[in-house]
Amino acid sequence: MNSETVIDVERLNVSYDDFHAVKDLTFDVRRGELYALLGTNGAGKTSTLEVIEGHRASSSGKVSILGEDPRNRKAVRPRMGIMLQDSGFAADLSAMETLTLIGGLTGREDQPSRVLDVVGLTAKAETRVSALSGGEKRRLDFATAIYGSPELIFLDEPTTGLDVASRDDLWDVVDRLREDGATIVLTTHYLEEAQQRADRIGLMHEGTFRMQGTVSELTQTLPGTITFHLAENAPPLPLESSLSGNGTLLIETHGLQQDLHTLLSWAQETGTELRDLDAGPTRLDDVFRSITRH
Ligand SMILES: Nc1ncnc2c1ncn2[C@@H]1O[C@H](COP(=O)(O)OP(=O)(O)OP(=O)(O)O)[C@@H](O)[C@H]1O
Repeated sequence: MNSETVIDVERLNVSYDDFHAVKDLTFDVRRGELYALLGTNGAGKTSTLEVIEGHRASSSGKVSILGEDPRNRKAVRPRMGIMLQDSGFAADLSAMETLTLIGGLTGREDQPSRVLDVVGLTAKAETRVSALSGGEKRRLDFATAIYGSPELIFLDEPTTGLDVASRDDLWDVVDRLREDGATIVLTTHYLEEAQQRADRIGLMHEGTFRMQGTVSELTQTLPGTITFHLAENAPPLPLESSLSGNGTLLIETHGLQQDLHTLLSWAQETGTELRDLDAGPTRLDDVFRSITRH
């Protein structure tokens, strides 16, 4: 991966009157990567993004985007696309008119009809925004962000309100933009999307990063699990386990493959049945839950 820094945030603070929403946040996003800014409700993700996108002044700290101050809109705006949670389009403009208007404001060259086609809204080109479904409005939001294929794209909860097929379509478009070198900053509460796609993740809680790194760096902080049931007369297990109230045996492990191998070999040799056997690596959901417990 090209390690050129596209977003550089150093000791960013955002306060609302005496409420300190973002506290000394430091991170960078490199060219071509998909960086997921995740966190609990009220963690400060939107406040952080608003500063990076140039919509809000920070209380203190240094932020640079594409080598510029984010408030230098003339320099930065043509190079980035933003999909907000709610763009607030004019209700009586059609999808085509909306995209033509907003696309024109980006200063990037593109064909509105091409972009409507990419997001699957060609059949709705003449439909007024007020008559679009929730999912169709999301796709129009997405269309405004990718208009002119900008080098940096912010996707704020992009798949909220989209059905499974529409989500897949959106990610296919994002994948193609990434193949062409685009850098993506994503916020989402669908953790499996971040787990599948993010190169790196910043996990926020109460204004600070609780963890930062690749998916595997984050998930390695917690053990994987093996669960099963045993008959009462089963021989002693070869591994340390704990017993839950409903009789499920749980093995927590940082060496999932090795321990699973040990357990299956033992079951084979002793003729023991491991009923309801389930094994899985740590998921991002588990890491997410763990940060709220500290
Ligand atoms: N304009 C504002 N005035 C006062 N407090 C605000 C303002 N905007 C945000 N906050 C507070 O700052 C904190 C961070 O809010 P922010 O919207 O950045 O969080 P978030 O991580 O995006 O949350 P969510 O996942 O719920 O959208 C919250 O406690 C919120 O109530």
